[in-house]
Amino acid sequence: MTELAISTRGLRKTYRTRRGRRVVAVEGLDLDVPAGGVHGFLGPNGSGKTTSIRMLLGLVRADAGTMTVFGEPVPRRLPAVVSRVGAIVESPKFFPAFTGRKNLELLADAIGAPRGRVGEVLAETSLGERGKDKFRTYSLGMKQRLAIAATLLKKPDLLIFDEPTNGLDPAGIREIRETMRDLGAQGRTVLVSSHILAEVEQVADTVSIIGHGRLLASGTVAEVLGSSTGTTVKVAVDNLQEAARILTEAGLKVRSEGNHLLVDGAQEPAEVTRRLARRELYVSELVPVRVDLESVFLQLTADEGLGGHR
Ligand SMILES: Nc1ncnc2c1ncn2[C@@H]1O[C@H](COP(=O)(O)OP(=O)(O)OP(=O)(O)O)[C@@H](O)[C@H]1O
Repeated sequence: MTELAISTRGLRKTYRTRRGRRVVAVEGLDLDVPAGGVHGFLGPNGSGKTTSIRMLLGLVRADAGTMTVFGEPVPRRLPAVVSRVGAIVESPKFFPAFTGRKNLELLADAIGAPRGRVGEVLAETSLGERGKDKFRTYSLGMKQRLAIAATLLKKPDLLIFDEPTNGLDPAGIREIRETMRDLGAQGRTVLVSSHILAEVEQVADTVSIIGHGRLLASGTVAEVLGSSTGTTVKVAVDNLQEAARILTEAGLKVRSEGNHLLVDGAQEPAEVTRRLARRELYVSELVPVRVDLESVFLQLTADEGLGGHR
């Protein structure tokens, strides 16, 4: 069996608002995060990602359910695993007038990490030479990478990022994405929460999708994408109506979109061409439509009546 970095069963958390209203933030969450690689923890705003992470870190008490981190039940055994976990939930305060390196050296001293580690973590986050520059000259992406470097000082096996690219520009987003990918490739476990699915799709090895505090889907990115409708192809043909009738008769799902048909459920794209050619309809364009996490997510939440936002 694959080793699990994180596992939760029946995790539940209800908040009471100041007006006394009950808000169910997490509702029976079963989450498994395999050790090693990047795991995307995906869900719309307010779906319970931050609350789940806070429960795992012992910052919020669960109402019900069990959790383990590297096999240790938490929060009871948190002291035994806490040194293996680094969380970048909020950026640490750095001194603007000091260099990135100096800031990390001060932190290393504070937590008892060897100073030699500073050069290593600067390299791991591709800050390298920029470590000699003052913190206040850094771009947002570099500031965020310095926060990651600070977390790496104690060599954590599990890194937790809560919406790490919030507020970053496209270049900053790419920098953080590459850093996460490198960390996962080194054998560390990276848990990254996000509501931006396209962003996570490019780095995650495995994903869990949640909605309203419940698990909706999980597995490798390919498995989650594959669990959707199957092949979808966009077809252009002279007689759209006749083509739609033929394909529907053959048991395929057909929708029209402008001058095209969107056809779901074919074994392979060529099946569509074959069925139409047999009836003397010739396809002028046939394009497989790429399924992405965003569309799987919308489909899952629509099935649950959850909607993307609330
Ligand atoms: N301290 C709190 N008191 C009351 N309600 C809360 C509290 N913290 C979170 N909630 C509510 O719990 C639900 C889940 O919130 P949570 O922050 O865990 O979701 P999230 O998926 O991390 O969303 P986001 O990406 O917006 O942070 C939301 O409805 C939120 O309003």
